[in-house]
Amino acid sequence: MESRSRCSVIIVGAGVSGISAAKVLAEKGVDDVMILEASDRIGGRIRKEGFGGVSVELGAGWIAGVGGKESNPVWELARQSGLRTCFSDYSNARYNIYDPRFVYMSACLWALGVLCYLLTRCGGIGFSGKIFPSGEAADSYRKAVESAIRKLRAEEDNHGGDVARLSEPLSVPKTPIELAIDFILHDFEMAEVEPISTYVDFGEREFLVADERGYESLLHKMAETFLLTSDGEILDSRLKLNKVVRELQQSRNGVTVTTEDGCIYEANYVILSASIGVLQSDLISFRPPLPRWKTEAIETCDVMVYTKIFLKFPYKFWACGPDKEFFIYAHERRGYYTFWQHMENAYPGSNILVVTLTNGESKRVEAQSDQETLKEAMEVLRNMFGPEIPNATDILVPRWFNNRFQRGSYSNYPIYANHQMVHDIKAPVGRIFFTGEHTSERFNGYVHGGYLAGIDTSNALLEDMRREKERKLESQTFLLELALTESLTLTQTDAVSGLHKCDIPRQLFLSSSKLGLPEAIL
Ligand SMILES: Cc1cc2nc3c(=O)[nH]c(=O)nc-3n(C[C@H](O)[C@H](O)[C@H](O)COP(=O)(O)OP(=O)(O)OC[C@H]3O[C@@H](n4cnc5c(N)ncnc54)[C@H](O)[C@@H]3O)c2cc1C
Repeated sequence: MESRSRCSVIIVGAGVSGISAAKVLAEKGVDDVMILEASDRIGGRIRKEGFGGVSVELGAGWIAGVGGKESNPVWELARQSGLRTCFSDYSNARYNIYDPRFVYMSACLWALGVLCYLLTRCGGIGFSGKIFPSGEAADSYRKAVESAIRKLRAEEDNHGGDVARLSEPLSVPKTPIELAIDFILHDFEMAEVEPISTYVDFGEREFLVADERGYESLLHKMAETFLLTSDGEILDSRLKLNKVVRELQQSRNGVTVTTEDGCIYEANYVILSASIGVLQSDLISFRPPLPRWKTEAIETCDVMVYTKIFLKFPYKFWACGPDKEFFIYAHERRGYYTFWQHMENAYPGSNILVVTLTNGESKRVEAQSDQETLKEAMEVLRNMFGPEIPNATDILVPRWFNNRFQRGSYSNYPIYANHQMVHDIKAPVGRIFFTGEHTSERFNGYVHGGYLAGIDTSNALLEDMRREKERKLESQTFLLELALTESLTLTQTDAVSGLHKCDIPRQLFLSSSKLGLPEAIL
């Protein structure tokens, strides 16, 4: 067990917001900072893993918001690091919608012989299943967008209340293609309230990180500027991994932090960067408890679960043209293995497919074995591409919802969220400052949101520290002046003999502490 030591600031969490917050403090000369991270690595929801011979991103994968009038700060970091990225063009996804009815046709093909199978196997010729005609897809898409816009407006007007009481009822998606488009619109394209600040400020382009060093290398690069490293490894004792913070107890003068392994740390301030999902859970307790305005704001924020499942194949059986990176499976169950991506643009020859699930489907899949998930995914792929496609040789299923240090993928403010709600989520409580992507009013949910939030929170804390210092100086000056006046009076009246001038401020302090003046003035 470590003995208690006091530092200026403890940062809880070493994701992008925690690291950017620490960097700002170090740049401003506050370097007696300690970072306590629950897991065994830095990065948080930015995390790469070796899979199928390449590096895949289990968490954030894209730098979203590029090409606009202002430059996205994360794009700038990526450029400085020479991070390899490739442009993602989602615009064609809606025209690559696979018809599930194709399964019957495939079965016939299968029965017809092995020719198709051999062609596919030998050359990866790009045998593909039946895609809905673009007219039909475009029509369904237009209808879905109109309906979505009406729904959003209605929700906004009703503050998230009952939209069922509208004069004109909203059309409910029924057919597989309508369900697929509804899913893409609501869980991807229109998951945020328009206008989306990221696109307005930084541009509408998105770049997929395709670098063996991983997205997380940007964080390592940042950490290297203020932490001791050797051969790219962080060796600085100010970063403590595997330290799960369980309690934050604050007094007027500081915060005591207790970790799961029984260690106790003390600091003047804490910056807490744990996700909104963690704040909604009971992982960290607060003494005294957080005020009601704070807990209510935290509870109001939704948590989105977003799961990218990676599948490795012995060879390609999907189409690989520039407009085919994303494709959609239309199933009668909404969100059921709907959104697919091949990784040939990022890593040519990797033979990897990614399918993205969200919310309910993510939670369902997280709760089952990877083998069951593999079986389901293969069935869907066979519905799209025919029964002859090979089995995946490997599968990777991240579990962001069941990870007690995340409890979801990112924050999603309800449509009726107002400035006050975000303000309350972000506002400090005493000596505990809050940061993380969920505290970013304009860019919540994104890496750049976390990065900018860390900078914002540290600047707010530095301002608080400056004010506290000023207050102390003022009260010291006040006490000194008081002491001098009293000393003058005492000398004049000769009331006390043998009392040195330099004793007076200390004596005054001893009695003043009872009056509630800060102890630290000594
Ligand atoms: C699957 C997925 C896909 C995404 N895709 C994108 C994308 O393409 N583009 C994009 O811009 N963004 C994306 N995001 C969002 C982006 O990853 C996050 O917004 C960002 O990384 C959040 O950073 P953060 O510092 O706020 O939080 P985190 O990264 O969660 O950092 C918080 C840290 O606190 C630690 N912690 C938690 N509890 C404790 C505790 N009790 N004690 C100590 N430490 C604790 C955690 O382990 C973690 O390391 C995605 C996220 C996910 C999960």
